[in-house]
Amino acid sequence: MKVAKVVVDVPAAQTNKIYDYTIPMHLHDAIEIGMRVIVPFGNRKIMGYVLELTDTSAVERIKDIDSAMDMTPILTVELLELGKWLAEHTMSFYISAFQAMLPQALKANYVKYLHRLSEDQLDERLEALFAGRDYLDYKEAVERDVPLHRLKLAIQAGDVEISYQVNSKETIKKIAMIKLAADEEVIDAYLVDLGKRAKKKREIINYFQANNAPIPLKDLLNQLHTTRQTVKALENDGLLVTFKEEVYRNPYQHRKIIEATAPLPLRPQQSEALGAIVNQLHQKQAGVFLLHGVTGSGKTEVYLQAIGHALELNKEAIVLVPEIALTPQMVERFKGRFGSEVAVLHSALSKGERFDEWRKIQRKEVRVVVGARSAIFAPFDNIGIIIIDEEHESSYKQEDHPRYHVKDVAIKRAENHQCPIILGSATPTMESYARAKKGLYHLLEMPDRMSKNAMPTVHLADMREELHAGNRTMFSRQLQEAISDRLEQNQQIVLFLNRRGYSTFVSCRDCGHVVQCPNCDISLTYHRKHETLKCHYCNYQERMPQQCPKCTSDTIRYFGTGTQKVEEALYQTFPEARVIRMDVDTTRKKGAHERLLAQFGNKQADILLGTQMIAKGLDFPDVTLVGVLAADSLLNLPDFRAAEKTFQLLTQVSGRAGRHLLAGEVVVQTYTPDHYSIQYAAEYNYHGFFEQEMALRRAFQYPPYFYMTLITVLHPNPLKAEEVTRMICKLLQKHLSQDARILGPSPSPIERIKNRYRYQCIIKYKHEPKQHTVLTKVLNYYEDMMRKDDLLIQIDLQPYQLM
Ligand SMILES: Nc1ncnc2c1ncn2[C@@H]1O[C@H](COP(=O)(O)OP(=O)(O)OP(=O)(O)O)[C@@H](O)[C@H]1O
Ligand SMILES: [Zn+2]
Ligand SMILES: [Zn+2]
Repeated sequence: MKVAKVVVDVPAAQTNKIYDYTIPMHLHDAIEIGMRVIVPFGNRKIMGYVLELTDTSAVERIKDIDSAMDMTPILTVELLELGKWLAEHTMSFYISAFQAMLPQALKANYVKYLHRLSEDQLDERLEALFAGRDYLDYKEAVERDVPLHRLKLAIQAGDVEISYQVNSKETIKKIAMIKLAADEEVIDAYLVDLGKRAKKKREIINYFQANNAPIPLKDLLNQLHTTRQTVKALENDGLLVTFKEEVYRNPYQHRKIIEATAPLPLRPQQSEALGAIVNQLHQKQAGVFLLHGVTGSGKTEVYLQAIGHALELNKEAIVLVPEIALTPQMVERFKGRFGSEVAVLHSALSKGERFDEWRKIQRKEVRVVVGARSAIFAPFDNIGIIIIDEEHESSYKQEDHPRYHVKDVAIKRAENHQCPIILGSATPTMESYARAKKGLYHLLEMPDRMSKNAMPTVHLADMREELHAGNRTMFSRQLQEAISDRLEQNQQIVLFLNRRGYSTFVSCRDCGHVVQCPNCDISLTYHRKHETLKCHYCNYQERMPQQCPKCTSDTIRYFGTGTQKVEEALYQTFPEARVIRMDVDTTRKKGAHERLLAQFGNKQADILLGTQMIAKGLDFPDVTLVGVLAADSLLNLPDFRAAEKTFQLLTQVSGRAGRHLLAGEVVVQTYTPDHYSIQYAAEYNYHGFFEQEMALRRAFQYPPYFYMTLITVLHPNPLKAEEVTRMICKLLQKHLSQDARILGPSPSPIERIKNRYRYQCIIKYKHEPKQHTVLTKVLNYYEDMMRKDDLLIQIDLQPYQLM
């Protein structure tokens, strides 16, 4: 007996196990580990992944595999193991982990249909519906008003059954090709027969006589200015034949030709860094490098040359870049160096394009992949190096099932392949830098910029003073002057506004004071309904003050403006300026992001105004001014990482100015210019910031000193959500160690999403080996309620978004 161990496509707690299926004789040779198969499950047929093959099974009534969906495995043995580890590590379902590792196009698509089993006369209306067919799409039946009671009777009588068919969404793009189908003699005879008529036919045949190779049909029609009909006639006469050939969609084909680049002679700081990495590469050992290099210090060149060495050793490379930094500029740098060895995985590609890029990796046609988070699962089997650029970016954490951090997966894969990882950043996370200082990572420092220009000067514009001086606009006088100046000199400006819309805190316009939680060192969240301020970590609350508790001014209120408002204000203040606005609204369409950037790059605009999406990776020579409109909106997010995120962002946006010949300048508008994150960012003092932030993390027991787990409970009824959360807190209190701190229940900062109320509980701990088991028990306890009562419990073992 041949048995396959299969994980089935039903993401639920009770089906999160490995099922046995027998492999029927005719599939013995067809089924391999890592393939997708179709298996019977209950009364349906569903997709599953084959994890293992064995000869025995302990299961009594074992069913047969229905069919294979793949010809070759789509997951390697390493990736299957990784998927299992990922599911366990993040407390997700096996199936979700496997799905996360594959392109969307490989997800199964289920079609429900009616299957006629009997030849006997059916009910009249059913007979009309089937209209002589044996299978009927269920959707069609519903659209055509199938009489449900009669259908039910037919099913009970065994005349009809409901079935499911599994389709794969993958679409391989094929184009029509055409080639000669006859030999020379036949052709010559044909030409004689044609005589002087049919000039076009003759031309086509002459073409093939001169170039005896298949050509895309479309190209032939274009080149010879002929029609499909003429070609068809030749086909009918047996001279030509068309066939389909598989092609890759090439998302980059319309772009200008990418110039090939050669490795640059390195500066000393670069060769030192590269030397250490290459050394490790040759030793074939896993190991993490933290490359801390200021913006514009030449990190990318180090990556490129490290990859070059890996390729020389005949190995493969994975480069991860945050989604928003994966600009055409960035892609060109890799394609310029490694040409067709590069595949790009990016969510802005269409499903089909992504699938094609993935297939190039799977078929070993490329050895370098550049991509966003999920590219870490690239199906390579001989990885030589993994690079995570901008390692501090929070988009490396997946916020959905499975809630993994790409760094953990990268480290796991590096162990599997015994290869080095480079984490690169101008502003490494506290976690990474602390590990590097402890010697767990190798620290590589690149403190100098490539260009002769020093880092741009940062001016802090104190918005409280602006108000006192009677300036009620969004732009400080300093920023206004700087903008006018650049407009006059025909230089470019980048204006940055933090994420649109959502703001939760209240602040005093007069003195900049923001009300903080006395226990948690985070800003309190405003709750309109009860006019209160709450801490969503520990549930501390107080009344919304009428006056500023610090200076008694009554200008204490909500914070926040949108990009659209700023755009309007810009046109009023600088009517001559040409502005490009980049935010979620203007970049919704495919390719819009890129188009807007290209317009700005071609100097079709003076000002680029946008949200975080413009903070990364941009490199425009004429940008000499960067303005940060409201540094405070990030600083006061209800998140213990708010200061770190502010520091990172200010450093990144400042890095956008003066990267080339022209010197740069930065204006940061803020109500709290004395805040340490803003002060240190203005001085480009990473180490100073690190020390102070670490001291606070230690004092308030946050990562990296403590671990954190976030449990979010969602339910349509807020009382129910709160009650379940309270119960969970109690259970945790009881079963975790004395040292674990359980915070909550408290309402989440975003109190309601899609009509479900959200409550949360936070666990802070140092060492809690039982946590996984306890949390699994909690989930099991609520399993029934989750299935039947619309309850959702989300567990994030390493939360990055505490919203
Ligand atoms: N060895 C070198 N010699 C000459 N120019 C170099 C060298 N290394 C890098 N450069 C150039 O310096 C500029 C900045 O380098 P790069 O973009 O690699 O820096 P980075 O640290 O990745 O920057 P950021 O973090 O801001 O994206 C680029 O234009 C790059 O081509
Ligand atoms: Zn005040
Ligand atoms: Zn608190």
